[in-house]
Amino acid sequence: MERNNLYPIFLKTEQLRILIVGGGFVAEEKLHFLLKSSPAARVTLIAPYFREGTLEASSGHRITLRQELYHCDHLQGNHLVIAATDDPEVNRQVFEDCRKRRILVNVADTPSLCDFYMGGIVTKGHVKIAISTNGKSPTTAKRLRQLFESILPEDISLLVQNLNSYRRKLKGSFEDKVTRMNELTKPLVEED
Ligand SMILES: C[C@@]1(CC(=O)O)C2=NC(=C\c3[nH]c(c(CCC(=O)O)c3CC(=O)O)Cc3[nH]c(c(CC(=O)O)c3CCC(=O)O)/C=C3\N/C(=C\2)[C@@H](CCC(=O)O)[C@]3(C)CC(=O)O)/[C@H]1CCC(=O)O
Ligand SMILES: NC(=O)c1ccc[n+]([C@@H]2O[C@H](COP(=O)([O-])OP(=O)(O)OC[C@H]3O[C@@H](n4cnc5c(N)ncnc54)[C@H](O)[C@@H]3O)[C@@H](O)[C@H]2O)c1
Repeated sequence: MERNNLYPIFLKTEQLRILIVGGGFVAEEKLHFLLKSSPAARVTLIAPYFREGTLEASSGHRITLRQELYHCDHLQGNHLVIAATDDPEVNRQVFEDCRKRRILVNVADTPSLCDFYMGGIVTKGHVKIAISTNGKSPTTAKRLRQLFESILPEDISLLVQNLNSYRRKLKGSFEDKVTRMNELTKPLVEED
């Protein structure tokens, strides 16, 4: 059976710069999910006009809106780029310009022009789960996100915080601490 070989990483979006090219429905949706997971993300949007919803979603966040047509100079200083215009030529140009500069690029909804995919994301305090279907079924990613949002208890983050405090109080060598932490948490995964 085929398997998903993508490697997920958790980006510190507040210390990176992300560019979204486009200001339509898809750009707004990508921005919405980005900010839902990472409210302090530093994002610039480039488009000749922006939707009312994009203006609202941007307020109170670290978002820069530039009312311009895309030019490769816009890539300067950005680490990640998402292209979401309705012009396939522009999207391909963004992809090629990023490739030349070794900037990671995602052309929304176009798996063949993506270095990375956006995932379904569940956040409960310190706990975050990212879901990918290998680009095969975004609808499944959405449904799994909704499922985990509903079944994971809100206080799952307390477990993380308590274990973090307990770990800091432990004395002994690194190995002793690892052994103690593993003993303590073993019942969480033991079947009865
Ligand atoms: C997870 C999520 C995150 C986000 O967007 O941030 C996300 N798509 C979401 C929703 C969604 N997008 C679309 C539908 C309608 C589905 C349909 O039509 O079948 C729905 C569902 C809905 O809206 O109900 C349209 C669509 N999307 C892609 C294609 C092309 C294709 O599938 O080939 C088409 C068809 C376009 C067309 O037909 O023209 C491709 C991609 N979408 C991805 C991510 C990447 C793969 C992730 C993975 O590995 O699973 C990937 C590869 C690239 C990328 O964009 O990063 C977000 C859910 C967020 C949430 O709810 O939590
Ligand atoms: N909306 C959806 O649900 C959906 C689903 C699947 C695929 N798509 C595809 O995704 C693409 C984008 O869809 P959308 O609904 O966001 O379109 P849209 O028309 O709402 O938005 C397109 C945006 O791209 C901007 N744009 C165009 N040329 C530009 C340039 N040179 N520089 C900067 N910005 C530029 C426009 O100003 C506009 O803000 C389309 O190709 C569409 O077919 C959309």
